[in-house]
Amino acid sequence: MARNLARILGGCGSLVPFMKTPACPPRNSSSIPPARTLVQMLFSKSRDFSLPNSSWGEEMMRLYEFYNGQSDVETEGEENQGREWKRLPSYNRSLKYATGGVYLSKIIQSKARLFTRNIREPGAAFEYVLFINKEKERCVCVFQAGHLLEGPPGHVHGGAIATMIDTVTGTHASAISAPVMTANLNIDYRSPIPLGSTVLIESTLEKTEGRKLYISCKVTSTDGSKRHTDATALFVSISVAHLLKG
Ligand SMILES: CCCCCCCCCCCCCC(=O)SCCNC(=O)CCNC(=O)[C@H](O)C(C)(C)COP(=O)(O)OP(=O)(O)OC[C@H]1O[C@@H](n2cnc3c(N)ncnc32)[C@H](O)[C@@H]1OP(=O)(O)O
Repeated sequence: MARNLARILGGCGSLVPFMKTPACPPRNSSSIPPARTLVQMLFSKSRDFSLPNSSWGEEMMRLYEFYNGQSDVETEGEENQGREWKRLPSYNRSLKYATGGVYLSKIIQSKARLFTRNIREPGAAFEYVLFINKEKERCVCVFQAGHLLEGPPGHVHGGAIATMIDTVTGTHASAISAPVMTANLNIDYRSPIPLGSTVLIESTLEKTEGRKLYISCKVTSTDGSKRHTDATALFVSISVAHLLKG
């Protein structure tokens, strides 16, 4: 059975989730993953990192429950409940299914992990969950910054903040028009974020112009009283071929 699956799937390029399917790559045996890998791909259940874990503090849980309570829960065969928000699941691999990559080595392909989801210890780095407004004009992220993200003593590294802003605005842009790439990111750091704290990252679609999506973003304390960071980002909608050409 595994050999049959390999034959069927090996014949048809990339299965990258959320991307438009590219043209089938030329058929050659080296592009067909071993049968065992295919079986693992099909039957292993991926962990959804946006669900609560034991490291989530009180504030992280409170806000998760607040937005989750206003979100549609996707259940097979059931209609949407018409709520305003939707929680976006988050996995640590997108290359898992990318059998069509022309420049990716097998090692890179099997070991690649999403930057923000690659630290095993719960709570050590990026703990976050994103909710998108159904009309897609807004995204909100509840982010708890772990101890490995230190920059200035006791506070979050600016690069980690930039990473989260890119992730939130990038996920927002992808939900509107996948796949996209960040073309420009401008950040004003206004007040430091204490390590271990939970903050809100809000992303708003300002306008679209052809392939370009202009998004603004702010990072605030959870009660909104403190502005930590402001940003603007430009995303450009691309073809899958753009990613594959390297
Ligand atoms: C639900 C979804 C789940 C998703 C989960 C995801 C989770 C993770 C999310 C994490 C997310 C992480 C995301 C990441 O980390 S993405 C990684 C970081 N970004 C990159 O590496 C991008 C590198 N750059 C490029 O590949 C190309 O330059 C791109 C693709 C951007 C455009 O090259 P392309 O050949 O395609 O297009 P074009 O050159 O004809 O330009 C097109 C238009 O854009 C305008 N333009 C271009 N650049 C700029 C600029 N700098 N400022 C102002 N404007 C700019 C340009 O003038 C033109 O305008 P117009 O003449 O048409 O008016």
